[in-house]
Amino acid sequence: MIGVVGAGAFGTALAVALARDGRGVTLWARDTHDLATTRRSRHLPGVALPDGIVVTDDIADLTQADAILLAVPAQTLRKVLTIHANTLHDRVLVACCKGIDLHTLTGPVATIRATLPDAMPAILTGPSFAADIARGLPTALTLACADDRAGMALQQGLSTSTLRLYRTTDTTGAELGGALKNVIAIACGVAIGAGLGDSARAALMTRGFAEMQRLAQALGADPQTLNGLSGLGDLALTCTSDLSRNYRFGLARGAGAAADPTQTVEGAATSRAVTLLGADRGIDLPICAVVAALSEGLISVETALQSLLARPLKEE
Ligand SMILES: NC(=O)C1=CN([C@@H]2O[C@H](COP(=O)(O)OP(=O)(O)OC[C@H]3O[C@@H](n4cnc5c(N)ncnc54)[C@H](O)[C@@H]3O)[C@@H](O)[C@H]2O)C=CC1
Ligand SMILES: O=C(CO)COP(=O)(O)O
Repeated sequence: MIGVVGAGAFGTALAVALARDGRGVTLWARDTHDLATTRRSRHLPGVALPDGIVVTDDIADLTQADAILLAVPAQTLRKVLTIHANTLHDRVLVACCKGIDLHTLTGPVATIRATLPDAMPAILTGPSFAADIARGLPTALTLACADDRAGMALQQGLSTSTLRLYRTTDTTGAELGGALKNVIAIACGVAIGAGLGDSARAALMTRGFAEMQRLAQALGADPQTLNGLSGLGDLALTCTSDLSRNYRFGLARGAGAAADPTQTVEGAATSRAVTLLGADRGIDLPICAVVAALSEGLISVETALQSLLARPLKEE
């Protein structure tokens, strides 16, 4: 049985995909509302939960799980691990979140390692919208686990006919790719929302990718990982699709409109975390810094755009 912690858009979509493929899934939510009775999630309109999913609000029901997917926002992961340490402390835990903890400046795998040292941590990341996964559309993801044997077992256990998992042992690269692309997607949304056009977006994606590579290498990632699904792949998806909440957040800000406060927008807090990480290591991350200042309300959209456009001329 596979356990899923968090019945938001992504946790529910993964549960649906796995159950459709015949896996037994127990989906834990801190409050199941009417999910258990209606078998419909407000996050995934038009999708019914397959019979193979058991919905519970008792996390002890995950005690027998072969692996537990953690599909909560990155800024709440540490709290969830701490509160439910009794159930989660010695389990195979697959982080499904994309962000850097603003207080510890660690990614999801490092957060699991620091909080529950007896657990086997892994991360599932890459270009994949919950809505696509839940509809059974083809998706390719990165599964990163430092222990290659455990990674192989997870790759087998979590792949389905529509969910294709590629394996790596580079957890640092995988978690940074997923976290950083959200920041660049906000910047791209701002540019498009402000009417700067597709050429400006392509420039931001390219220069943003260079920032992703710089920080990831400084933190010990394999550059090849960033060239794969969890870096370049997810950057391409998130910076160009209206389905992305990070991109839509930027679009709204760029157009001078209010962003939807009910949405999970990981790139906002993560932009601040990576700017701190970069400053600590003397790494130049100008796009991340502008997104951080904008997210914190320290600068206006006009100032943000000027900062992005007024970079000194230098070698590529
Ligand atoms: N939605 C998507 O298309 C994708 C999302 N992700 C990642 O998945 C993670 C979760 O995102 P979504 O599911 O989309 O967000 P969401 O906002 O739809 O759901 C988040 C869920 O976490 C739960 N939660 C929050 N704090 C909690 C706590 N302290 N204890 C227990 N549960 C808590 C909420 O009740 C909610 O059910 C994010 O890091 C996101 O980047 C990754 C790939 C695709
Ligand atoms: O990570 C995602 C797609 O890979 C989802 O992006 P958003 O969180 O911006 O919606």
